[in-house]
Amino acid sequence: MAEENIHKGLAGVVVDTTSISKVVQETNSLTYRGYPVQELAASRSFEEVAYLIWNGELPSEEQLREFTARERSQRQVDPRVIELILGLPKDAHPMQVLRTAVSYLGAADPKAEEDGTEANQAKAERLLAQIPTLVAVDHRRRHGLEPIAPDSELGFSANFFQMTFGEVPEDEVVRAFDISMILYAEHSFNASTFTARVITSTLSDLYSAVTGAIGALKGPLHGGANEAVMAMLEEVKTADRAAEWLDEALSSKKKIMGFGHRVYKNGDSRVPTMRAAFEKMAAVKGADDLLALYNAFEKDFVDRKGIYPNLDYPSGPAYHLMGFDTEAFTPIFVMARITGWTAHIMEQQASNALIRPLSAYNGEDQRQVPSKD
Ligand SMILES: CC(=O)SCCNC(=O)CCNC(=O)[C@H](O)C(C)(C)COP(=O)(O)OP(=O)(O)OC[C@H]1O[C@@H](n2cnc3c(N)ncnc32)[C@H](O)[C@@H]1OP(=O)(O)O
Ligand SMILES: O=C([O-])CC(=O)C(=O)O
Repeated sequence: MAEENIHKGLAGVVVDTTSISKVVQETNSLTYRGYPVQELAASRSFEEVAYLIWNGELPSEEQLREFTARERSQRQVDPRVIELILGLPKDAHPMQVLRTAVSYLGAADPKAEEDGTEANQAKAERLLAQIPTLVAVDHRRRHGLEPIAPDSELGFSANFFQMTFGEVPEDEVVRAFDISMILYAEHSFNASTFTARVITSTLSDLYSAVTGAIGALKGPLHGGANEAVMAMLEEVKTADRAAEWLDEALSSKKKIMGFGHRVYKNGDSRVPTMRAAFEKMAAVKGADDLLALYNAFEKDFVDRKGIYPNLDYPSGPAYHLMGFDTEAFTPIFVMARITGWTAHIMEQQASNALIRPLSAYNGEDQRQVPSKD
């Protein structure tokens, strides 16, 4: 096979159709089922957007009432999975904990192997309801605290704060978090979603596909970047050190976390909305220094390289100001992306073809196994 026919990293390759979301590089836009994501973030809740992603239409009032009632009633997790989390090494990364816990939920679900849209929709809704509980249990365990039971009186985002910190913060904080959930919910054939589709294409089950997707999201070139952004900003420390830090990082060919994207080359469609949410957090928390560092670092890097921030750049420091541990940022991403992943799993199942690309061999020519005597 000629070198020019090899698409390393599948860059530029269109592998299938999807009706879930559209990422348009040229116009720097993202739509979920046809609706611009920034319009959804401005006026809708994450629950409404989850419903839209799965069902193709926004819910009526009654559909939303039924949907949120189902979500609220399923937040409690099997006590055995809490035992499992409490027994894991204390320094296990929260993404490892979550990957293990979701895999366990699959092993414990007697209907794990049932497929078809109805069965998978029920599993997807349960994961949407239960993943926040798992993330909150792990947060509290790392802090030596007892789990807090979910509160069915609270919405998705407020309940997550309650289970994590034992209190619900100001409305602006809950709303900024909800907006981040909307922006993180879905993004076409990104690496973790594609992983889920590959696993589904072998006719494996939904839990296996989600477990694999969590593994793919964990890497710093994908979802793990929101954690890496915060670690980087903490290393740079102050706005006046940004230039010097970048000189050093770029001369040693470091990738700058939270910048660049495989599809968007002129900026990520979600960044203006998330940046506004981060600015709001900085105002609520009085974090002018972090905002100054954020702005100085971005300006300097964009001026030098013409590479723009992706969603992980504003979401990392926003989650930090909301009080979350850095290592919990990517599990929080999972809480949102479970909607997109499972929508893609169902779409793949409905029109399946085994995903199995070719490779060009560049190893030894065929040769004879030497005789032993
Ligand atoms: C939610 C998400 O998953 S968004 C992505 C989150 N990931 C990150 O923020 C990690 C940092 N970013 C990156 O590593 C990359 O931009 C990726 C992996 C996201 C996209 O990479 P690709 O589409 O493969 O772009 P590619 O690596 O070809 O980049 C083109 C050029 O820009 C450079 N570049 C791209 N991103 C960066 C970056 N963040 N820092 C420094 N240089 C960069 C590359 O080194 C390359 O330079 P070269 O042509 O001199 O070799
Ligand atoms: O689309 C991608 O490659 C990565 C991304 O931004 C996402 O998954 O949200």
